[in-house]
Amino acid sequence: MRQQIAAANWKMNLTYVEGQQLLKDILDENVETSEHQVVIFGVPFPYLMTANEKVNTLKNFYVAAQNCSNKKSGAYTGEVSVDMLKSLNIQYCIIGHSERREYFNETNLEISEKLDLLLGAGLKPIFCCGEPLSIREAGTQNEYVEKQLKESLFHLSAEDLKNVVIAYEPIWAIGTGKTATTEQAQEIHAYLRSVIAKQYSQEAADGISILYGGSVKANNAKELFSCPDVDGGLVGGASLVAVDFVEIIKALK
Ligand SMILES: O=C[C@H](O)COP(=O)(O)O
Repeated sequence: MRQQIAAANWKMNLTYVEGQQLLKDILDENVETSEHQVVIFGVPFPYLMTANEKVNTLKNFYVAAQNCSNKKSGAYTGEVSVDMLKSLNIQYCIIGHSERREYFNETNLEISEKLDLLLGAGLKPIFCCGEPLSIREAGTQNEYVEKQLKESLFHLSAEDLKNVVIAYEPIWAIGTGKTATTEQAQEIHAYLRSVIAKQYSQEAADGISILYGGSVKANNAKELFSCPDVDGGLVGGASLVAVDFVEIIKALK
């Protein structure tokens, strides 16, 4: 079975003390994970090291950065490089989140550069894609996300692709309380998998984890994750509440 993943994205929330407390509250629950289940905490840069110290002794628990630079190193004030993340022993990094695409004008090309740097350094990218409401209303969401995949992902070798996690996040469902229906989620996840099968192979498509993101909550996670092509979630708001995120972890297949 491919990996089933509950990934928290704290975004720009919580002070250091609050973040520590949240992590402690979640870890204190001692949630059991099976071999194919993974839990990831996407925390702000300043919290990476201590969060990693807390989880790196636990089986199947990891920490992710929420972004990285598309430059290797140098005079890029305020940026954080992949090598810096690697030096902290961080294993995952979220890239191409719609908030970064929208507010920081990240392009598919820049995202592909980040992808290459991450994979080159042995980190696993959580690659986000997803359409805005206007595209969903026009019914062209499949073509829209396929283009995002083509322009950022499809230069990778099949071997490198094995280390990528995809997160499909319809922008209209992020932070809005409006979740894609299970039918909508399953349909587009299956489509993404078919596009990967066509570009690579059925084996590659069957092996890649595709997470759903967009108002995943404790009360809808089980239903969403039960879709055959939904391999867990990338969770924003509900990952900031310990009891809710614990329920979401328990909802993994
Ligand atoms: O990265 C997480 C997504 O943007 C979803 O956020 P949300 O669960 O608050 O809708």
